[in-house]
Amino acid sequence: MKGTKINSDLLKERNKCTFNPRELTHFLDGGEQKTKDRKEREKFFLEDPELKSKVPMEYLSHKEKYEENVRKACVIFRKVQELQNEGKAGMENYREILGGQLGTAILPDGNPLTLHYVMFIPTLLGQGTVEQQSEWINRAWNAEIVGTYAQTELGHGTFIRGLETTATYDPKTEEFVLNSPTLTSYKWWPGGLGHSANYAIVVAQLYTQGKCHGIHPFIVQLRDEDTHLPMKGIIIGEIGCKLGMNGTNNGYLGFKDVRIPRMHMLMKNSQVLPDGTYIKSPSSKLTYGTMIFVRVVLVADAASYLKKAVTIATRYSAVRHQSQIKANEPEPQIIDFVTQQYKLFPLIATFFAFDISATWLWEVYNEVTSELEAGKLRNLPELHAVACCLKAICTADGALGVEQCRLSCGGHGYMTCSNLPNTYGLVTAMCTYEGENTVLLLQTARFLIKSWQNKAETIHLDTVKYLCERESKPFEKSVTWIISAMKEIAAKKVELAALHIDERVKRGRAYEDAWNETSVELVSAADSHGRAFILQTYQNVLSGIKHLSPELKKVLVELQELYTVYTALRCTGDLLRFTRCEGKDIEILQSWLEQLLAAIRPNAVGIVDGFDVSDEILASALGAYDGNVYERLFEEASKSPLNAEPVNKSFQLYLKPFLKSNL
Ligand SMILES: Cc1cc2nc3c(=O)[nH]c(=O)nc-3n(C[C@H](O)[C@H](O)[C@H](O)COP(=O)(O)OP(=O)(O)OC[C@H]3O[C@@H](n4cnc5c(N)ncnc54)[C@H](O)[C@@H]3O)c2cc1C
Repeated sequence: MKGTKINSDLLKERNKCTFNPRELTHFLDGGEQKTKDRKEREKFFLEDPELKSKVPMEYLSHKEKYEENVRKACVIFRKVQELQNEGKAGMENYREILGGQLGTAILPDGNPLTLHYVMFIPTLLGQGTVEQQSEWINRAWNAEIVGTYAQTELGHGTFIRGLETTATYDPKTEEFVLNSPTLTSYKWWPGGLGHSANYAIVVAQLYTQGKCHGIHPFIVQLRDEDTHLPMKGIIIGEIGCKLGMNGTNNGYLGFKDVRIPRMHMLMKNSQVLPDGTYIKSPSSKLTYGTMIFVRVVLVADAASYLKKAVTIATRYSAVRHQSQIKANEPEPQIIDFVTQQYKLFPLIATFFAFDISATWLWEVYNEVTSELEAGKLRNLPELHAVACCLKAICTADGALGVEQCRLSCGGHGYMTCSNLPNTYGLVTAMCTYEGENTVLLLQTARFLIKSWQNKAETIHLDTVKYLCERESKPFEKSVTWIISAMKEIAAKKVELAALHIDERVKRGRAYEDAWNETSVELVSAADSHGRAFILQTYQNVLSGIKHLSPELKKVLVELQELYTVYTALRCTGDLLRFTRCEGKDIEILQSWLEQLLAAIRPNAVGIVDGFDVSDEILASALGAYDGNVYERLFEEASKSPLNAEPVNKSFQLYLKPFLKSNL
C-alpha cells in the first residue's frame, strides 16, 4: 500500500507533537550512525524477495509452515554470513536477526535455527575446552553443522538434577553410552530438535566407575550430515502444535545405547579421564554463564515485543473513533478516553524502563563474564540474582502488556493480522523457557535471604545494599520518594519472609519445608526487589543523560514519572502496609498519574513514531505508519484462501443437503 495517503487523525497527532521523534530514534539506537546501520540492515533483509512469503504464513499447514520457515532461516543466515564476509560482522546482526525486531518480521512464528546461535554455540564457548572449541566452533559458525540444546525432559524441566538421561562411561572403548531409561527421560521441547538440528548438546547424568556425578553436557550427533537420517539409536521427532512459536520445530529425543567419544563431553569445568576418573569442576557456578546470557537477551526481547505492541495499539487508538464523551459531539478518537490512555501510556513507559534495564544488564553481564575468564567469581551470584528477577518481571509484564494492547484494540485486536495474538504467543512463552518465572523469583529470593543474613557483605553489593541502609521517609510526591518506598517495601518483605522461615524452623519444621511454606512471601519479596531495581536504574540513567534537547528530555522525564507512579499505584496495599504513605497520599499519586496521562497524550503518537519500528516489522493492519486501518483489514481478508471462490465445495457436500433435509 505504498504511496497511500496518511490518515488525517495521525497527521493531526504528528503535527501537535512537541519534540522531534527522529531525536528519540537516535537516542534509542545509541546515535545517528547506529540508526543508519540498523536501517541499512533492515533494508538488506526485508527487501530481499527471497524472504517474502507468497501466502500469509497463517494460511499454511503446520508442515508447510515448517518447510517455509527452514527455507527462510537458511536465507537469513546465508545473508548474515554475507555481512560477516563484507566485514560488517558484529553481535548486532545476530541479536537483531534472532530477536524480537527483525527476526520476527521474517519468521513471525519462530526460527528453527535460533537455538543453534543462542544456546548451542554459547554453550560450546562457555563449557568446551580450547581443543573442543577448535574442533566445533568453526563448524558451528560456518553452519556446517546445526545444533540445539537438549536439557528439558518429559518428566523434568525446572528440576534439572532430576533429569534421567544417562551417559555411562566405558573405559574399554573410551566412549560414553547414552540411554533414555524411561518414557519421562525423553528430551522434550528443545527448539530445532524435531527435524532441523543434526547435533545437540545433551544434558545427561554422568556415570563413571559405578558412580553418578550429576548432570553434564555432551555433544551428540543426532542425524547423518549428508542424508539427515537419524543416527543409530536416536529416536527423534517433533512435539506438535503449541499456543505459539509453531515455526521453532521443538522436538523430542530418546537414546538407545548411543555411543559417543569421551571427548564429546564438554570438559572446560569437569572432566572424565581416559581411565574413567572423574575430576570435579572447581566451582558449580561456572556453568551459570550461558544461562545468564540467554536471560539477558530475553529482557531485551521482552522490551522489544512491548515496543511493537504498544506502537500498534497507540496508532490504532488515534485512528479509531467510537462512542461519545458528550452527547451531540462527534465520536472521539478512542485514545481520548482516559481509560484507554491508562491502558497504553504506562506500557509505553514500561518499554523505556525495560530497555534501560536490559542495557544495564548486558553491560554488567559482559563485565562479569570477563571477570569469570580471569577466575574471579565474586560478582556472579549478584548478577545471577538480578538476571533472574529481571527476566521474570520483564517477560511477565511484557506478556500482560501485549495482551493489554490486544484488548485495547477491541475486536480488531483479535485478528491475526493485527499481529498482536502472534506477538503474545512469542512473549508468553518466555515466561516459561530459560527458567520458569516463579522458580526464578525464588532464586532471587534465596539470594535476598542470604543477603539479609549476611549484612557485612551485603553493604558492599550495589543491588542489595539498601537492605542494610533502611530509613522510612515521610511521603513526598517525588520519584525519589517512590523509589525509596519501593526499596522499603522490598526490605520489609525480605525481613518478614526471613522471620517467618525462622519461626517455622523454631516450631520444628525442616528448613526446606519452612522455605516452601513461606514461598508466596518470598516470591513477592523478589518481585518488589526487582521492581525497585528497575525504578532505580531508570532514574540513574535518565538523570545522567545530558545531550538531549529540552523538548525530548521533558517527555522522557514524564514517561519515567509515569512508570514510577504507575508502579507505586500497582502496589497500593504494600505502600499502605510497609511505608509511611497514607490514604490521602494515594489520592495524590492517583491525581499525579492522571496529570501525566494528560501530559503525554499529545505526544503519544510521536513517541511511538520515534520507536521507528518499520511497517514490515510491525506486520500489523492496525499499526502501520499511514494509519489506513480499514483498507488494510480488507486487504488482509482478501488473502484468505476461502475468498478465492464464491462458493466453497462444502456447500454442495454438506450445507445444502443439511438445509434441504427438512429436519
Ligand atoms: C516455547 C518453549 C521452548 C522451550 N525450549 C527449550 C529448549 O530449547 N531446550 C530445553 O531444554 N528446554 C526448552 N523448553 C523447556 C523449558 O525450559 C521448561 O518448560 C521450563 O524450564 C519449565 O519447566 P517445566 O516445563 O518442567 O515446568 P515445571 O517445572 O513442571 O513447572 C510447572 C509449575 O510448577 C512450579 N514449580 C516447579 N518447581 C518449583 C519450585 N521449585 N518451587 C515452586 N514452584 C515450582 C512452576 O512455578 C510452575 O507453576 C522450552 C519450553 C517452551 C515452552
